[in-house]
Amino acid sequence: MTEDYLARIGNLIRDSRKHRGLTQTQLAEALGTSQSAVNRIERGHQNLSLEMIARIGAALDSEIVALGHTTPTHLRVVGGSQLSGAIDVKTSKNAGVALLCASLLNKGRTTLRKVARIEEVNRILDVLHSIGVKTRWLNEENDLEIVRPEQLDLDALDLEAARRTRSIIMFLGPLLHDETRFKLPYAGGCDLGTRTIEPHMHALRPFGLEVKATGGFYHAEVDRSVSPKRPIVLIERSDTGTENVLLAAARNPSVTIIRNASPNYMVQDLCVFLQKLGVQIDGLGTTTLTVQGVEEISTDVDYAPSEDPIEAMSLLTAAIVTGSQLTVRRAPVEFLEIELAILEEMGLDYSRSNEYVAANGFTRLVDLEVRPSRLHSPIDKIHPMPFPGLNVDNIPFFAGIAAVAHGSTLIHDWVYENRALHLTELTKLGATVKLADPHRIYVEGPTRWRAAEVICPPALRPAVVILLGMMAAKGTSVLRNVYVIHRGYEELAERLNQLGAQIETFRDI
Ligand SMILES: CC(=O)N[C@H]1[C@@H](OP(=O)(O)OP(=O)(O)OC[C@H]2O[C@@H](n3ccc(=O)[nH]c3=O)[C@H](O)[C@@H]2O)O[C@H](CO)[C@@H](O)[C@@H]1O
Ligand SMILES: C=C(OP(=O)(O)O)C(=O)O
Repeated sequence: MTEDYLARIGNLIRDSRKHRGLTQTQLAEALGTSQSAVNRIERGHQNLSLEMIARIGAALDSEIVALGHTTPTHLRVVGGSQLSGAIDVKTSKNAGVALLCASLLNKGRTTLRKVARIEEVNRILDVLHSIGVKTRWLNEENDLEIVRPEQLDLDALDLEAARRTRSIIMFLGPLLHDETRFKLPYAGGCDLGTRTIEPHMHALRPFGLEVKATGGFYHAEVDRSVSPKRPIVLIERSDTGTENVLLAAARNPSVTIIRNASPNYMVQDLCVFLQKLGVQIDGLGTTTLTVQGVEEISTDVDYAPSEDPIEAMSLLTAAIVTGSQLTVRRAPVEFLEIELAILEEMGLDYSRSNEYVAANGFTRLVDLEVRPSRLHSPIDKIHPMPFPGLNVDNIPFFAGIAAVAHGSTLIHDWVYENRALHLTELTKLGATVKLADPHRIYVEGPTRWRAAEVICPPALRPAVVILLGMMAAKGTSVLRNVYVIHRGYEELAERLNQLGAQIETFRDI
């Protein structure tokens, strides 16, 4: 069994044991083994026989392992209790995947600290492995080492893994430096309606990249005699679009000016990382970036991406919908300012600590303490804008928050065609959510939450809001098929359980 499987099985065993209210010693007694053996098993440090897995399953009255790896995972949520204590925000999915793609630029050793160990990252790792990149988790802190070979084996690219993520599109920027012809499968990710990649194509054309999208693949051809002659203007302030141009500019020996660049958190992390690789970037955090690339990068680099503002918002929402007092530590405040200002206007009682700096030496963090509050709906509609506006990925959380606030809230997600639609699933838990059109919902609060069984919508944030609603609803709810949540959150159920939630992970036989 590979270490990865052992760690996953260990996690399942630990969750299941905790859910049964057993200590490691009690489980050890039931199995006729020692507490230290159980400890090793749970940490994934012990090889397991099938017989042992069956005995553990019997002792915990739980199906630990199902045959095949496609069996979906579900959550059983006993809701209605408050959370308490403090929780640290983990590093971001979106910087994590961008930095993994960026590691392709570097012929030296890339070490990334405390990478979010989430399915989205796993899929990019699957793709990197398939083309010959060596990656290794270094420790339990989730530090990750990446070393690419001189020549990538693009013919062996893991198509199935690539198709499951949006981030594969960010291979275009790095690959155009070394390859003249290659193909990538269409990008996946959350199903939020049509998600254009035209801004990427438009912005990469000046680097000599021509892409034809046919038959499920982007067929790329690179003319390396072509180099940007004038500033590149992004036709949309796209996050991954900006990242792709940065990845193309990083090894272009002339100066690239990017206008209408996204200054969002993942872009800032990528810029700081590229600077560590020797790429000069001016304008960090603004919409005009000036990049002086370096033709060959071969540096041993060590970088710690910053905390995830979207996870911070998810945790704040967990406290708000369950009426809890909770401290969310390590929240990247610059990327939550507007969210916090709106919550304050809605009546949220909270305080923030002094600012301190994240491990990337750049991002400003605070600890936020949220207290039970009587919320009312905001006067104006809630709508996203490119940073420094309210983050579009935080919009779904406002649906959960509006559901516990008194009054009617209009939420207008002009960005994504389907995301607002997914939020109507909250009605299954008793919320009043009316779809005005595919982009706008009215949420009427407060809600008398009720437990229900719901299948995860194919979109990460709406799925998490439904989970949070289940935590607020008295009784037992079931959330089915939660891969989409694992795409973006590491051990979310386990971490919420440490705060007092009761969430059990289970699988079909
Ligand atoms: C891996 C990753 O980093 N994913 C994030 C990234 O996706 P991604 O980079 O794919 O999303 P984009 O920033 O390109 O934009 C998202 C959508 O907004 C529209 N748009 C965007 C900017 C603009 O000025 N006008 C406009 O209409 C685009 O058409 C697109 O459909 O950014 C999104 C928007 O923050 C987030 O939801 C995703 O979590
Ligand atoms: C839309 C999202 O992600 P992705 O771009 O990976 O689909 C998200 O993080 O909510």
